[in-house]
Amino acid sequence: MAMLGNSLLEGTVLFVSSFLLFAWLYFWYKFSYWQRRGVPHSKPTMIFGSYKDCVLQKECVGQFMQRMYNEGVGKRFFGCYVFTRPALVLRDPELMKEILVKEFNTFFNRNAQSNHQKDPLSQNLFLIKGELWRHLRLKMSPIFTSFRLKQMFPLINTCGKQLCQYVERSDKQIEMKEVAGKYATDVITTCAFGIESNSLLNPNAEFREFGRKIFDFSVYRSFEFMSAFMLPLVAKLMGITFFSRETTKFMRKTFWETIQEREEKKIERHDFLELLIKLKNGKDITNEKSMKNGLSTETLNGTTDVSNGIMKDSKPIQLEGDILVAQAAIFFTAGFESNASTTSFTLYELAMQPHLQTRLREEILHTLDKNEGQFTYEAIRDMEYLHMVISETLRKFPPLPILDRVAERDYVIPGTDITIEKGTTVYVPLLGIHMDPEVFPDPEHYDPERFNEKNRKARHPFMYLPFGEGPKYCIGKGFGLIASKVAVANVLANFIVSPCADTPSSIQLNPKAMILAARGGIRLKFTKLNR
Ligand code: HEM
Repeated sequence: MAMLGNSLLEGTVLFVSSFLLFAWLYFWYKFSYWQRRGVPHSKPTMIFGSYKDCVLQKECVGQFMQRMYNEGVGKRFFGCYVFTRPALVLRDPELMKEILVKEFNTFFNRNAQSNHQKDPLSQNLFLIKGELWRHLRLKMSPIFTSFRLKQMFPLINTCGKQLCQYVERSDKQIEMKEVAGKYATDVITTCAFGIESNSLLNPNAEFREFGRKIFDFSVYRSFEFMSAFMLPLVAKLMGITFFSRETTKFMRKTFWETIQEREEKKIERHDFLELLIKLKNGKDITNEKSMKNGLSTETLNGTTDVSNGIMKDSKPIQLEGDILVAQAAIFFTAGFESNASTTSFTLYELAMQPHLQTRLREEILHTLDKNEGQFTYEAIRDMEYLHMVISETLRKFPPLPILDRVAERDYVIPGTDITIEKGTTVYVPLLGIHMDPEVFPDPEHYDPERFNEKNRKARHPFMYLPFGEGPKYCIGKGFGLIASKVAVANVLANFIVSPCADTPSSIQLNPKAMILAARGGIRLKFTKLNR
């Protein structure tokens, strides 16, 4: 009996130690990937690699990449591990240009991918890959020209005015992210779905509820987003969805009912939906008048060229069914959270530095005086200081704080003999670059002067990329800029914004949020301006 016990014990000890040895060897091999290739890298911890603080939700994905960027100081690129998965973080702007623009045919896709069987609305421009992306991007680009934005401007400005009415009616101390979220929801639903969601007027507005659900950063939802962006295989195996069944049902119903009503009543409205209807009916919107004004939307650094040869060999596709709804859904998703984040962070920073607010208000009121008391598309677009302010917000708080691209084939980094292997993810750590004191001295300090012409020209354009770069850059850039500017201009033309007792003295980022968000929200005080 004693002998049997001893051999069982010995067997167990042998099994456990072999398992531990095997596990150790496995991790040792996996975590020596960058070392074997002579790439400077972050020292990994067991199991988690470089990713532990992000998994434990001590930092958000943007801060994780910022940490990697900072660790790699002085290097052109830096290796890290997302669990055992090796990834490369870029630091050199010329290499970013190479990968995002010149080598686009090698770095063609993002990590996150659509899963159309489980999540039909994931067949959208952000998530689809390869040829389908090419076709869709070409089809969708005309929707976002400056001509179209100008046509949509009255719809956006109406929401700006409703935002002021909302502030006036409320108790003067407002949770700004929530209110900016309502404004952004109204702007995007009126333009993308062609309906007035009335989030500002109705506390139970359905679209606002669905928006909250998509970006509800509970521990689990945060895990889903992190997996989609950092661990695509895990996301695929777990069947993670961006849009729940309930959201999909709601979006489909809203979209098709609105289209039916429009077609039956022959309603014409200058919005994204009208263009989606034209695409559905097989019309070529690239030949319309707007296209004579150029394909590209406004750019901050003038480096984006959407007419790049990559777009030219696209074959025609029929836009129908869920593919159409999916595009409206991504406009909604990508549009409202980024806009709410930009608007609320801007008003926060202006409340904390009243002299900046005064300067911006002078420009806004002067513009209104010149335009008979009304904002126009051109008036908003041409306000120089407003543009500098929003640009500075997007530096300090880029809503999407990382860009990612996956190598579709082996690629040798120019000037080295190091190969980025097929399937490796390459990250551009926007938050890290934007907060680099070598590029933006005293980076925590909010200073719109960083974006005056002289300072802007003195920087490498790839050291500021809030909208991404290359053929996959943000298609809604012009729209996003105008929507945030309209909100800020309307609010400052009517109110003085200041901190209240609950306003944080500095912003702490929410570690669970994929789109940058303040932990605990942003409460601000609004006082009616006497003019
Ligand atoms: C302040 C506002 C916004 C910011 C900062 C922002 C930022 C970004 C960034 C960083 C990307 C990734 C680009 C890349 O990988 O190179 C992106 C992609 C995208 N954005 Fe935006 N965005 C904003 C507003 C909008 C709006 C209003 C819409 C739609 C109405 C939109 C739709 C999209 C889409 C569809 C993509 C994927 C494009 C593609 O892969 O072809 N975004 N955005």
